[in-house]
Amino acid sequence: MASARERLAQLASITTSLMVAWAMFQRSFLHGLPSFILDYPQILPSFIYPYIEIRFNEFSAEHLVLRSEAYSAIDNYLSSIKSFMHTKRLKADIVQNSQSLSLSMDDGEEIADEFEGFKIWWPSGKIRNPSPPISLSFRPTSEDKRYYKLTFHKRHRDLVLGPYLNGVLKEGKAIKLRNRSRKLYTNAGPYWSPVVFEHPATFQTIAMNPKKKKEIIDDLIAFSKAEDFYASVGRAWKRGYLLYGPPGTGKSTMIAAMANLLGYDIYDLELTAVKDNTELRNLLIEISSKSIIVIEDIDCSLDLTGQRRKKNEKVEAGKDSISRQKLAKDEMDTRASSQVTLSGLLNFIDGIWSACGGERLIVFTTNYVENLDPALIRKGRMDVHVELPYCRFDAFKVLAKNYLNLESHTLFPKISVLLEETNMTPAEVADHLMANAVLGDATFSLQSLIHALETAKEEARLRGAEGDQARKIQQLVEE
Ligand SMILES: Nc1ncnc2c1ncn2[C@@H]1O[C@H](COP(=O)(O)OP(=O)(O)OP(=O)(O)O)[C@@H](O)[C@H]1O
Ligand SMILES: [Mg+2]
Repeated sequence: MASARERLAQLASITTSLMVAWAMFQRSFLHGLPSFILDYPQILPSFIYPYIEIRFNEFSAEHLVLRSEAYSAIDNYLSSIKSFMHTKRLKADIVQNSQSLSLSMDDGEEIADEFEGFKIWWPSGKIRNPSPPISLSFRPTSEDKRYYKLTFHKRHRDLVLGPYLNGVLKEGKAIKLRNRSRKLYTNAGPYWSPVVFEHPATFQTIAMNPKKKKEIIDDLIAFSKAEDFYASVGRAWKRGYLLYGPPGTGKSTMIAAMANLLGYDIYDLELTAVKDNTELRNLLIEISSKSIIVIEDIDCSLDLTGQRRKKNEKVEAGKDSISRQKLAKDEMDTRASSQVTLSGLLNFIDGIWSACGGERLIVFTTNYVENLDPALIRKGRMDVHVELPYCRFDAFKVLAKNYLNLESHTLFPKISVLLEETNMTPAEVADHLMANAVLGDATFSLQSLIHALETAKEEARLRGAEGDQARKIQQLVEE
C-alpha cells in the first residue's frame, strides 16, 4: 500500500502537470495577467508536497565509467542500517574478506532512516537507457543507471544537508574500508607491488603476558580513534612501534595481528633493495593512510650505526694517508650496496612522513635492540617498545588454551619451572603442542613438551660446560 508521502507525491505530480498546462494556457491566451499567477506552478505543488528530493546517480555525467564516490558510500551505508523490515525485495552479495552475506535493497524499493527523531527516505531506482540500435563494438553497454533519491521534509533541510548527509558519507566510506580486501605491499625496485593480505594471526592467538598484550591492543585502538586529538595538538597522526626479541618469538606475527585488528594495509619495506634516499622518499610518499610500514630486522637492513661511526672517524682521519685511503674505500663500499642513510630514514620519520596524511604505524623489528642507534628508537620516533621474550609461563598458558583448550593441569607447575630454566621460543613450544594436539590427549602433549624442555635444558647445560672448558684452555694457552 502506498504511504501518505507517496500519495502526496502522486498528487503533487498531477498538480504540477495541471499547473504546467495552466501556465501554457496563460502564456498563449492570457497575456498581461499579474506575474504571481505565472509562479503558481512552482509554489502550489510545494504546499501539497513539502518534501525535498536529491538524486545521487551511480555514474555522474563526467565519469561514465567510474562509479560515483557518493553513490558507493550511500550504498554501503544503506546496506548497514537495519531498516529492511518493510523492504520486500533485497539483493544479496558476499562481502569481500568475510563469510557473511551483505543485503541491500533492490531497485524500486525504499529504505526509511531516522535522524534526530525525524524520518528520511531513500528510494532507489534506475533509469533505463534506450538500447543502441546495433552495437558494432563488443564492449558491453551499461544500459541501466541506478540512483538513490534522498527525500526529506523541507523543514529539516539544514540538518539533513549538514550533519545527516556528512554522517552517511563518512560511515559509508568507513564501511567500504572495513570490507575491502587488504593488501601486503613489498618493494622490488622503486615501486610497490601488492598482493592480497590474508593472515590468520590475531592478538588472541599471540602468546605473551596478558597485561602487556592488553596494553598494546588498547594503545592501537586509542591511536586509530585519535584523529581529532592529533589534529588538536598539531601532531602528525602516526605512531612508531619497536618490536624486539629473539627469533621465533612472534614479532612478525604481531604485525599481522595489528593489521588484522585495525584493518590496515601492510607496506613491508626492504631497505636493502632501496637504492638511495631519493628512492626511499618516493616509495614512502606513495604509502596510503590506514597502513603499517614495516622494516624488519632493522639492524641488518643497513649499517645504520656504522654510518654515524664513519662520520666520527672522518674527523679523526686525514692525519695519515693510509687511514684516508681506508675511509675512502669504506665509503665506496657503502655506496655500492645502498645509499640509504640513517639520516635519510630519520628525516622521513620526522618530516616527510608527517607531511603526507595520517593514520600510519611504523614498525621496526630487531633481534638485537642493543645494536640500534639510540637516535632511531628514542621516544617520539618509536613511541612504544615491545619486548617479545622467550616463552615463559604466562605466554605458555595462552598456547595451552589455544592448542589444547586447557586452562589448568597438574603438569602446569612443572612446566612453569622448566620454562624459567630454559630459553624456548613460543614458536617451539607451539610446535610441540601442535604435534600432538590432533591426538586429542592433552596430558600426552604436555608430557612430550616436558620431555623437550628437559632435553633443551640438558643441552644448554652441556653447551655451558663446553664453553667453560674452552675458556679455561684459552686462558692456559695465553699464560
Ligand atoms: N608469541 C607467539 N604467539 C603465538 N605464536 C607464535 C609466537 N611466537 C611465534 N609464534 C609462531 O611461530 C612462528 C614464527 O613466529 P614469527 O615469524 O612471528 O617470529 P619472529 O619473532 O618474527 O622471528 P624472526 O625474528 O626470526 O623474524 C609463527 O608461525 C607463529 O605462529
Ligand atoms: Mg619475523
